[in-house]
Amino acid sequence: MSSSCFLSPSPLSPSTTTTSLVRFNPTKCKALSVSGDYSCFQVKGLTYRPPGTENNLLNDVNFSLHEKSLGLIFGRSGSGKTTLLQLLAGLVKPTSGSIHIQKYDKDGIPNQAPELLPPERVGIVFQFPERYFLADTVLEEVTFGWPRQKGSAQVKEQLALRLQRAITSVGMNGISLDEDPHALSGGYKRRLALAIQLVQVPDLLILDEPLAGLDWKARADVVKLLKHLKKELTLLVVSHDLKELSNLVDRSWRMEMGGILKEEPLPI
Ligand SMILES: Nc1ncnc2c1ncn2[C@@H]1O[C@H](COP(=O)(O)OP(=O)(O)OP(=O)(O)O)[C@@H](O)[C@H]1O
Repeated sequence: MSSSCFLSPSPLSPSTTTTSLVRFNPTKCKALSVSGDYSCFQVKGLTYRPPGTENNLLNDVNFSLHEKSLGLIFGRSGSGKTTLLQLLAGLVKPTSGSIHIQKYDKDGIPNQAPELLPPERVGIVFQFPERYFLADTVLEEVTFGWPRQKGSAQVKEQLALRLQRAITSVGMNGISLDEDPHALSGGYKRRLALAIQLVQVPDLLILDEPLAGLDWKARADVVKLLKHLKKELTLLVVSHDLKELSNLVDRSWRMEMGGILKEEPLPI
């Protein structure tokens, strides 16, 4: 991947010069290594004002995130972090702005027009995801919403394969699929919540406070798991646990009160 990612001309403003992009393009996509084509998630001009209200909760949010990297958003309570995640996951419609995937060649030049990121390509694990577990078994929890009677054998086979992969990638092979999800340890409940999202094979996985409410061992387990998942997936995390996640973080942003996002090193 190219280190000149942020030097590439913006697909939205082809006449802009390279130099001005380096200075002014807030969605510049920093390359991570040098091995070939790559893609970046690009958030441009995202603003959100809840219908019937006077104030924006998010104000012109711009950032980009390289595939297979981890971005971390931190900031004070009530600044708008969760609201941003909800917009990125397609749960709330932005007042303005867009979320695209931009592909680049190895020299950091966009090699096709940016594509809108469909919400179904985004997975989201909410804060305390175990509170939303409904099923009596791990299998039912992971396969909730899958086609039952309908669907070809081929579709079912594909889903089974994805289930197997998801369970393996979160290190749950040792747990019976008949286990009651509510009886799992705190760390395994978080693994299950991740597996539920991974079955959908998202391009972008969003995590809201993934370490909240866990004991030290489970926290260390989840950090290790995120390190492993980063090899396959792009992760965007909101967290107050900056020290524990710092070794995984490729880019970080502070959300300021009023929904203003600024790139900033972790204050640790
Ligand atoms: N639909 C809504 N209408 C009006 N205000 C809202 C709405 N949703 C959220 N808010 C307000 O927007 C602000 C940002 O909330 P948000 O949950 O995004 O903050 P946060 O940074 O994630 O906080 P925390 O760290 O406590 O989770 C809060 O003041 C919240 O009360």
